[in-house]
Amino acid sequence: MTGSKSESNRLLLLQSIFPELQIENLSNADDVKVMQEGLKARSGTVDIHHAGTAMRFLTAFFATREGSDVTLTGSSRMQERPIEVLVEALRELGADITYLGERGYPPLHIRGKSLQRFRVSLPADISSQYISALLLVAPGTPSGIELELLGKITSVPYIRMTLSLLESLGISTEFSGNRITVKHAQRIEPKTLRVESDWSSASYFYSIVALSLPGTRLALSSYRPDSLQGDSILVEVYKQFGVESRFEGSSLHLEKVSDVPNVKGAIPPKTISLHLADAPDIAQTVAVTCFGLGMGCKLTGLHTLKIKETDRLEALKNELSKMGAQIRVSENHLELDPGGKILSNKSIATYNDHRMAMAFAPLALKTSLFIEDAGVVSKSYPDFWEDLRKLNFRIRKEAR
Ligand SMILES: O=C(O)C1=C[C@@H](OP(=O)(O)O)[C@@H](O)[C@H](O)C1
Ligand SMILES: C=C(OP(=O)(O)O)C(=O)O
Repeated sequence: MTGSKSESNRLLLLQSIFPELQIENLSNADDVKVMQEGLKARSGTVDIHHAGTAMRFLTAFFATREGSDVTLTGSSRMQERPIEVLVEALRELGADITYLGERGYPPLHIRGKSLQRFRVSLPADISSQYISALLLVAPGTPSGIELELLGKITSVPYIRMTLSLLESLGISTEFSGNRITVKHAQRIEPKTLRVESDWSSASYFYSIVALSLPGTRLALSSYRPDSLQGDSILVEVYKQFGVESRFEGSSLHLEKVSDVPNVKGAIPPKTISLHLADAPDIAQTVAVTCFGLGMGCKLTGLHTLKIKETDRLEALKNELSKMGAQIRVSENHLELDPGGKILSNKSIATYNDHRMAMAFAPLALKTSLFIEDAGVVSKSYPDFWEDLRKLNFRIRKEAR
């Protein structure tokens, strides 16, 4: 499995500030490649395509790098993904950033400066990436950064991951209540950090095992029980679908140990409820697993899904309905009725969203389906289809 894109993009930025850092098992995702390229630029236009973390992290990076003069842009979808909270916070700290298009959205023109202020308040309920971006550049600023987070903090494990990585480089941080402080650091001790494999990518294999017969087993490489990634909550979530997880060395073993209530069985299909504000990237996987098992679900805490690669709530509603599901969505939640019949030979649109393609793929265990624009997976997991072939999925390329 490829390395975590979240850990990779954080460590790449930190390596640009502290060249003493060495990184192992970097992800081969497109989002990580654009980050690597972006970090080399000091002038001209940097295009980060669909990569949200690269957009947010590089905004803070260029803003704090004296001498850089960069236009930072992305795909047309990226130009619809809000960035005002981060830009405003950086401006308050003294940064020079202007909008080249619509206010609050990329593209941005950034002139790097040494930030003279160190304390700022910002809303924390839209995207944690704004917060991580500020925390990552903080050790390289003259006085560090102190944040006051306003509102309900979303995607918290991603903030904790950022702080843990800073701490593991010996940088002093504190997160207490709604305040986070990261101290300035002149240099770090030479250090090699190994990126754990990506847990969001593991979710598709959890789904495959959940949709398979009892006794089905699968092993995934380079995972650890003490993960920094919030999506490792999969271990608990998939117990409800009869999947047991076991760590052996650095391998993660998944096994389908029991069958869950099934539409054909005597037990009525059940509905599960989950709050996913801390693990938004597994919402699509979980919804599709439930549908494949004939289970219902009520997923809450999904307010960030509307501003990701696509409006994921609408995308899920459209494509699961196409497959036969009864599903309703609001601004922040999704409700799938149990017992939906799974229709065959449907063509699933993926909306430039890697997770739409990967979340629907496991349904091939239940029916045949066509996935449009299958190459989208490269955003986070370029080898996805190859890895499914290794599991004996029959995958055919078709021109339509
Ligand atoms: O910091 C990160 O690496 C990420 C944070 C999350 O975004 P939000 O904080 O916008 O929910 C997540 O969805 C994204 O895939 C990666
Ligand atoms: C939301 C995602 O990515 P980003 O925000 O970094 O584009 C994702 O990978 O699911």
